[in-house]
Amino acid sequence: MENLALSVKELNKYFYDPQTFHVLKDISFDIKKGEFLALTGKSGSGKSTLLYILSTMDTAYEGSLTINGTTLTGKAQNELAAFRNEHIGFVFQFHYLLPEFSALDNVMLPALKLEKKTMEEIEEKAMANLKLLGLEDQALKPANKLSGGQQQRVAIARALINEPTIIMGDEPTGNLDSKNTQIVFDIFRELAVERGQTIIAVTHDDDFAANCDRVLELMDGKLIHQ
Ligand SMILES: Nc1ncnc2c1ncn2[C@@H]1O[C@H](COP(=O)(O)OP(=O)(O)OP(=O)(O)O)[C@@H](O)[C@H]1O
Repeated sequence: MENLALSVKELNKYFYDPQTFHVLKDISFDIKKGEFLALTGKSGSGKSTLLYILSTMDTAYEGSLTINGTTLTGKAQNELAAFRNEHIGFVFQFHYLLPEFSALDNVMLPALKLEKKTMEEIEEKAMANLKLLGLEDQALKPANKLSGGQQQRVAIARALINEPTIIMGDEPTGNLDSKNTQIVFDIFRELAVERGQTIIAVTHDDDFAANCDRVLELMDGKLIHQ
């Protein structure tokens, strides 16, 4: 149990509009700490729906979700929000950076919200993250003046600012070319291997998935391969 990052047991989810639709069916799996995992499956198989539940944002499901030994099923929204801030970093296909703000400000923002460190500490950590992602010379540029690949790396630096134990990505390389995809993949690999961070990435990219530690594949809402 000690080394489990995430555990899902008998997860079922239904959508009720326009009619009842059993979208996730009896899904159970464990993810070890430091594992780099791909979540794959055809369009409509339920990947984003599952990731949304794993991220604790969607609480309308049956079954149980445990992250880092804390059972999250049934917890109140404010408790879940606090848990997310502390434990989970998110990287999306479209990075939702604040376009007029500098790369540095964008990276600092989630830590400022957490109010756990001083401004100086946060800035230092944000700069260290930008450096890790090869962006130290871009720190003061507004986000909308960076290339797509640079923006995605800023989004990763931001996702890491509160030192999450789990990083969840919904097609984190979905709008990147192969060179930037490789860069992002290598960063995730390094985070998993060197920092023991757990990575769960929804991907349509077969090469990306093939190089992960493990692939979870969904088909019509069922886990067919793990
Ligand atoms: N709010 C909703 N209400 C009803 N049905 C929904 C809702 N959200 C998603 N669905 C349906 O649930 C199924 C799974 O959707 P989901 O977005 O999880 O698929 P996905 O595997 O992430 O697909 P893609 O690869 O295209 O992003 C789809 O058939 C979708 O139409």
